[in-house]
Amino acid sequence: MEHTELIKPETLQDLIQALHEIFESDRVNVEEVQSIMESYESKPHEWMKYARFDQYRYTRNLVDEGNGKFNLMILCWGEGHGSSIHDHTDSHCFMKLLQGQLKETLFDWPDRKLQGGMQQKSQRVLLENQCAYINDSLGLHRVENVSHTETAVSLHLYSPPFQTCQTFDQRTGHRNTVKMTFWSRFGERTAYAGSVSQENN
Ligand SMILES: N[C@@H](CS(=O)O)C(=O)O
Ligand SMILES: [Fe+2]
Repeated sequence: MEHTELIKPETLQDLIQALHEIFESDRVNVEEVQSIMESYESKPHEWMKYARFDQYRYTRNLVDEGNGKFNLMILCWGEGHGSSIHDHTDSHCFMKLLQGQLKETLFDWPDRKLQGGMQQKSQRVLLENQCAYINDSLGLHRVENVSHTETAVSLHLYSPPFQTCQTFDQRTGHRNTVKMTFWSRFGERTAYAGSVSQENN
């Protein structure tokens, strides 16, 4: 397998450049992506322009479109903000903490026939600079900033990019397909796009 040299990216720009090189290849090496994302040491001044918060729910802020191979985005979580239980539409999902902490709860896929509640499988707290990985074969997750006093900021890479996902009701296992939107793109606030009632957060 072709292997890109693993050099610690000093800046967010270096990291983006390295990710472009890694994703030029048709096969994604999950460990390689995870370790290069983890080795970047978060420096707030480098990502500040993408970090836009909303009072009520977490925001998704597009940073880079990865030549069509991946979407890189910064998610901003206010105190107590969280996502619903959701899948990742058959994509790879990498999630690196840039600031604060996030709690990730994993779930199995609910059985469509059993119509029962969803039991949580495991839980962990992600700390600054750590990078987690999930895909649909590993299961579903919910992500929360449980802090009442600190915000959290995370860097997410999805490959291939996707625009919808499924959310799940923990009590019934029922699912909905929802559209995912960006609060900002490349540091500019996205134009108002109508209804926001369907989202994941
Ligand atoms: N996958 C979610 C964020 S998270 O809760 O992992 C999203 O892209 O909005
Ligand atoms: Fe997610």
